[in-house]
Amino acid sequence: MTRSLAWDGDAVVAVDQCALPHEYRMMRLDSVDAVIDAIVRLAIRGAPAIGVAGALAVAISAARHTRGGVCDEVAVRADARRIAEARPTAVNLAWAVRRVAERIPAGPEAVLAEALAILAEDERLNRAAAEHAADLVLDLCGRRPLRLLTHCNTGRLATVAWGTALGAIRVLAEGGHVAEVLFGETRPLLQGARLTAWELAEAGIPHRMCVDSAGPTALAAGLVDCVLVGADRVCANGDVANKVGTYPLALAAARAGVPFVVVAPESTVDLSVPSGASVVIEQRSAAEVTTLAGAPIAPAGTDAYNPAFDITPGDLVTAVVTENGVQVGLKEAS
Ligand SMILES: CSC[C@@H](O)[C@@H](O)C(=O)COP(=O)(O)O
Repeated sequence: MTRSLAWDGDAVVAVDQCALPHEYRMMRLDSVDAVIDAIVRLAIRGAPAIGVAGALAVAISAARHTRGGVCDEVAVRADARRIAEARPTAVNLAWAVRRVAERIPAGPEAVLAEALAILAEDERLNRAAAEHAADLVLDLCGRRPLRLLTHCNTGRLATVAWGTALGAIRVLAEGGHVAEVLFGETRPLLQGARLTAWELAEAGIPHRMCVDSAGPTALAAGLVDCVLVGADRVCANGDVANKVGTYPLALAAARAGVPFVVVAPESTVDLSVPSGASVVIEQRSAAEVTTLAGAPIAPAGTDAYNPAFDITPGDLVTAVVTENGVQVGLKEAS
């Protein structure tokens, strides 16, 4: 399928997610600073996508800092640190940067080869996770057209291609098992309204949007058979960090007896973090909340609480599904 993120020889080429849904355009990012800026602005966003972009940015740095066959390792490691710190919550970014940084002593070609390996793996692993998740959903809910609820954007835009939770929805739709996908607009930056709506329309999957606070209401009203979401970090005890608004959906799903399934690659599972209490939650600017599409919606000077993510306790999660299948007892695996 169409790739949202690629390497063109000396630059990252990626869909500009800030421009959607009005314009589908590619960005060409040929410097470390340009990639960091794209990640911070959420022009590249979604845990797997920022991991791949971060790895390629280290490769750009290694190529730039090699003269006469000698790589300035100190300079590349300093760039790698800046890249890894661009966003704190999704472990995929730090994981991918660490993985390619291990190749720095072997030179820029080795760094690039590792980054390209991560790029190539992304579609395959997410597709495998999506297929396992689709099987699980059919086991839990029955082989019938299902009403699914998702949050944020976990599709091809958030990955290299295919997607995680939205990838599972694609698999289910291909099998004729989707009656409707309901999704929250995903305030403050509207990843649901701008990106998930665009992807579901592109894929021809029936969908309806709701305001974020209507998601729990839809669950209570019996309008949803299964919730499918992605993750930015899965902790050793099964707690899940994901886009803010995920936790209320999990609470409402538990109350309604609806399965709550998390789909993510293994690179999102961080067994070094015991529980959600230790996850750094990115706090973003008040302006994102006090404006809507750039227009002020609150009196000038209004301050805001704007966490980008929340923590869903593991006991509210029916299953975490990765490319290795349904994961249970994550803490035993450490
Ligand atoms: C496959 S994407 C999984 C998560 O990264 C996704 O659910 C999410 O929370 C993205 O947040 P974002 O702030 O848009 O990068």
